[in-house]
Amino acid sequence: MLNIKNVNQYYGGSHILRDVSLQAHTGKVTVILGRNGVGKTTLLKSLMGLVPIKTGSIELEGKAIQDATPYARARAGIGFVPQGREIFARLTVEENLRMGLAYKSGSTPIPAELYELFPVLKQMLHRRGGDLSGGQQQQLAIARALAAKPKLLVLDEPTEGIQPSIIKDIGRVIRMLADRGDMAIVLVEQYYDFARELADDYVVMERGEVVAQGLGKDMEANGIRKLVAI
Ligand SMILES: Nc1ncnc2c1ncn2[C@@H]1O[C@H](COP(=O)(O)OP(=O)(O)OP(=O)(O)O)[C@@H](O)[C@H]1O
Repeated sequence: MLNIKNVNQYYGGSHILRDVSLQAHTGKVTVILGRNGVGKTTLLKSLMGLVPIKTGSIELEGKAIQDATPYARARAGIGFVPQGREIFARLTVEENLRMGLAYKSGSTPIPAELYELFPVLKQMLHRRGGDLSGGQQQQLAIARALAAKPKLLVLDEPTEGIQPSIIKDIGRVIRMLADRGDMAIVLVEQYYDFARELADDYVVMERGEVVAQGLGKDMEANGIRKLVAI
């Protein structure tokens, strides 16, 4: 579904991503693990077209998208939940959700399903995004990314700074979305137990390179916890 091949990326003279290759499949959660600063966020930004790559290719359903604008990638079916959530603090919950539909026609309704996934958003529809708790903002960021019904959902550390009960809710939603079978999920995560629980496939990065990958069920046996322990 998603095929990233030999991607190299630089910030100025610093070589940040080194020949990174990975795949993600519909109906599966692919977890990308790694310590701080190994290039996980840069990889996601490269996938979204927010930073340019120097060499390599990114294919979505067999189509090369590495030269497309972020806008075109969203249209092609990628939903992005950025690190730090990036909620519009002065807009209401409803307006934030509408931003997820910005490239569709003005009359496209917000899918009712989002309120089933995250009931708290329905209660808070007219509150400003900035007034929500961190966990609620994270749920809003995920719902915003889902509003346009993506084929690939990309999440950058959704558990960062979130209380355990909401982490559980978010984990349940991610599992359910993958199991539905119409979406691939790429999850960047530093919280090993959460990653292990959700991973169908895993990829470990170190210093801009992929150093290990395999099936989620083998993570423990393959000693991945040690590789990513902070
Ligand atoms: N805009 C930038 N300009 C220059 N260097 C950058 C920039 N953004 C990130 N870097 C550097 O690139 C490297 C990879 O950063 P990146 O944020 O992708 O790592 P990460 O694995 O996502 O870490 P974290 O978990 O802390 O977000 C780091 O050494 C970082 O300092």
